[in-house]
Amino acid sequence: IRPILIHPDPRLKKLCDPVVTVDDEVRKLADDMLATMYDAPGVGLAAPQVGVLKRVFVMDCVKDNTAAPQPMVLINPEVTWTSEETNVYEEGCLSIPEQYAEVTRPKEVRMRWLGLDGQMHEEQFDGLWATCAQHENDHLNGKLFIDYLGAMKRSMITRKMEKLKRERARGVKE
Ligand SMILES: O=C(O)C[C@@H](Cc1ccccc1)[C@H](O)SCc1ccccc1
Ligand SMILES: [Zn+2]
Repeated sequence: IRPILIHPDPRLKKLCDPVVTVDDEVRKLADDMLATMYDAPGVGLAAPQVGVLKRVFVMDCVKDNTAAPQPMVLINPEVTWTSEETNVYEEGCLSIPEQYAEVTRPKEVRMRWLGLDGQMHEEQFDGLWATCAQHENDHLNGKLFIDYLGAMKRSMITRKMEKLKRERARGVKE
């Protein structure tokens, strides 16, 4: 489990670098990211959220934990198609704790990525998987869900996070 960076943090705004080879370090990163995601808990997590500016994200959007978990590791992911139809989802972010806002995104998305097995994969996502995949892919481009909000709401959320970080630094209980 690795610490999750909290907004505002310059590393969350960076364009992440592609992975060149799927080596043991990348495999270890993916394991750590999945452990961190499940512990949070969350349904997705991107490498920059744990301070690694690489194009890797993990997700497991299986709704209820009665169904078998479906961990996915996407390396150098690309969006190859998005539906015209959109839907609205009240999003959150593990790097922006306790803040939620409605974000409109394409309802379905098709992505292509390099898997831990070194093979290329391509899949179409809908539902929460589609929302999550787009949310995570944005992280790899330094984009946060609050960037889709108006300036007023975004600055209010940023100020709340700055306060939270001051309190955490002083060890004040939240
Ligand atoms: O911060 C992250 O990237 C992880 C988010 C991913 C996410 C955000 C909005 C919509 C879908 C996925 C965390 O999973 S937020 C926690 C969460 C848990 C269950 C359902 C939705 C969000
Ligand atoms: Zn996020």
